[in-house]
Amino acid sequence: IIFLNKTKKPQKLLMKLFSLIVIHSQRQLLWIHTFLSLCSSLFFLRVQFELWDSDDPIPRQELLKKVKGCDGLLCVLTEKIDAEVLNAAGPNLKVLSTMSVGFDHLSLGELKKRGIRVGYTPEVLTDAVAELTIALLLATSRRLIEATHEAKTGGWGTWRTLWLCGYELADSTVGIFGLGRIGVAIAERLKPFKVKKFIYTDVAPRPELAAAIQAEYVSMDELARQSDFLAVCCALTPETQGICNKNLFSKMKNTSIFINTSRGGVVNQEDLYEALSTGQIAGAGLDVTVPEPLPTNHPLFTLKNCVILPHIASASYTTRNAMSALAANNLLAGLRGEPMPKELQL
Ligand SMILES: O=C(O)[C@H](O)CO
Repeated sequence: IIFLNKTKKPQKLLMKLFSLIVIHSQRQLLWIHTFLSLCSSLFFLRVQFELWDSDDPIPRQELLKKVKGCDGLLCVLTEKIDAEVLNAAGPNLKVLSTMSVGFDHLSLGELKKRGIRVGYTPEVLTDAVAELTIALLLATSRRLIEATHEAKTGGWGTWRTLWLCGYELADSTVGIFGLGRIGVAIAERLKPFKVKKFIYTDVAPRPELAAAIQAEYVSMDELARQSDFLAVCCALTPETQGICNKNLFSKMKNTSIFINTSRGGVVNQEDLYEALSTGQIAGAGLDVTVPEPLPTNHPLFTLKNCVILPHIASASYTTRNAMSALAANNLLAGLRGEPMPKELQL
C-alpha cells in the first residue's frame, strides 16, 4: 500500500525516497522496480509518499487513518476499497492503482461516482498464471501431491498396476470457462500435450481469441458435459458469483478434473466438496478459495482428490516485479492527468 500526497518540498522528499530504497532493496527485491519508477517521476511531480512497510495487509483502521487527504493510493487485492475507505480519503483522492488484474476488491460504482481513475495490471501476469494453471492441472490429474505423500510416508510398496492412476491430457477435451488472455495462454500451453479439442463458454462468443486456439463456443451445460478438464478463468462478478455449483458439477463426467485459478467466489465450495467426496467429479485443483487463507480445518483439505494452493498463480519474481512497476506507473500517470498504461474503463 502506498499513499501519495502532492507537496512542494522536493529536497526532503528525495532524502526520504533514498532511505526507503535502501531499506527495501534489502528486504524485498520486488519493490525495487516500484520505487525506481516512483523515484524517477516523483521528483518532477513533487509528491510525498508513505509505504505500508510489511508483507502483511494493512489493518483496516490504519488504512482508514492513513488514507485521509491522499491524492493517490496504490493497493493490492487484500484491501477492500469501498465507500468507507473512499469517504475516509476525502475529495483529494483522484487515482487508485491496484497491483492486480482482478478488481473484485474494488467498489467500482463508488469509484466512478467520485470520478476516481483506476489502474490495474492485466497482461503482465498472463504467462505466470497460465504456467501455474498447467502445473496445478497436472498435479491434480496425475495425483502428484498424493504420490509424494505416499513416497515419503511408506505407502510406496511394490509397483502396482492401478496404484495412483490418474487422467491424461492426450486425446482429451479441455473446457475453458471465461475466455480471455489467460484462457488462451492456458490452451496454447496445453496444445503440445495433444489435447483433442478446446471448447469454451463466456457471456458471448469471442471469435478472435477463440481462433488462436481453434476453440469452439458452447453453452455452459455443454461445457460441463464435454470437458475432461474444465479450467475456470473468468472474472468474479455478480453474474459469476457461485456459478460453479451443484448444477454444473452434476453435469460433469465422473472422470473430469476441475481447475480454478480465477477467484474462489466463482465456486460454491459446499457443492464442490459434495461433488468430490461422492465421486461426481474426479478431482479439483484450486489456487483460490473463500476465504483466503482457507482455514486448515476446512473440509476440502480432508480430500485426497482436491489440491489447494495459497493463491500463488502470479507468484514469480519476474511477474510480481512487472506488476509492481505497472501499478506504480499507472498511479503516476493518473496523478499527472495523463492516460494510464493500463486503466480500467469505469
Ligand atoms: O488478480 C490478480 O492479479 C491475481 O489474482 C493475483 O495473482
